[in-house]
Amino acid sequence: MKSVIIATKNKGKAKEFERLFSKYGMEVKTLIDFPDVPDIEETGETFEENAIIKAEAIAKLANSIVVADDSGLAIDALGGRPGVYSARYAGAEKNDEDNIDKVLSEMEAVNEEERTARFYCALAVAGPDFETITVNGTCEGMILNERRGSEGFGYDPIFYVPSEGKTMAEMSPKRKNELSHRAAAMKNLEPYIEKLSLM
Ligand SMILES: O=P(O)(O)OP(=O)(O)OP(=O)(O)OC[C@H]1O[C@@H](n2cnc3c(O)ncnc32)[C@H](O)[C@@H]1O
Ligand SMILES: [Mg+2]
Repeated sequence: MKSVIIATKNKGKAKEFERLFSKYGMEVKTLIDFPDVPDIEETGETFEENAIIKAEAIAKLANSIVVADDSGLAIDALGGRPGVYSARYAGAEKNDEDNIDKVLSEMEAVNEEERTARFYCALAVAGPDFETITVNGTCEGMILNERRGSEGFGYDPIFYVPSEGKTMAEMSPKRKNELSHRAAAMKNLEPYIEKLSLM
C-alpha cells in the first residue's frame, strides 16, 4: 500500500488522516511513531505559514514527501482567538481540557447569537523536488457554554454545528470527516494527490 508521512504528533489528527487518506488507498505514517523527531517550533503568524514550516522541516529530515496540518479555532467574540495559538491557549503543555475551560470562561457573558466561530485547517505538502503546496478548509459553528459529547479531540465538545444539531464531539468520526475543516482542506488537496504521485 502507498503511504504518506503526516508531520503531526497529535493523535486526534492522526486518526482523522488515517480515514481521510484511506479513501485514496493510502496508509498514513505520523511522527507519533518517531518520538525522537524534535518538535518543530510554530513561529508563523498564520495557519498556512505554520503548516509550511512543519511540512518543509520534516520533508528535509525525511527526504520525502510530507503533509502537515496546522489548524485551530477562531471565535468572533474573542477577536479570532485562540487562532494560531489554539494548541497552547491555556499554557505551554497543550492541554485540551484547560484550553476548553479558558474559552468557556472568556465566553461566559457572550450572548447566544454572538457565539459564532469557525475551525480552520491549512495543509501543506512539501517534498524534495517541488515547490510546497498549500490548501485550506473551514467549518462554521457556534461555541456552546458547556461540553457535549466524547468523540473527537481538542475543542470538539464545545463546537456546535447548527446544520447537524450536534457538537463535533457528538458526531461519529465518519460524519466529522465529511464536514470538518480538515475534510474541506482534503477536498482541496484532491487535485494534487495524483500529480504529486503520492499514490
Ligand atoms: O502541530 P501538530 O503536531 O500537528 O499537533 P498540534 O496539536 O500542536 O496541532 P496544531 O499546532 O495544528 O494546533 C491545533 C490545535 O487546534 C485544535 N484543533 C485543530 N483541529 C481540531 C479539530 O478537528 N477539533 C478540535 N480541535 C481542533 C486542537 O486543540 C489542536 O491542538
Ligand atoms: Mg502544533
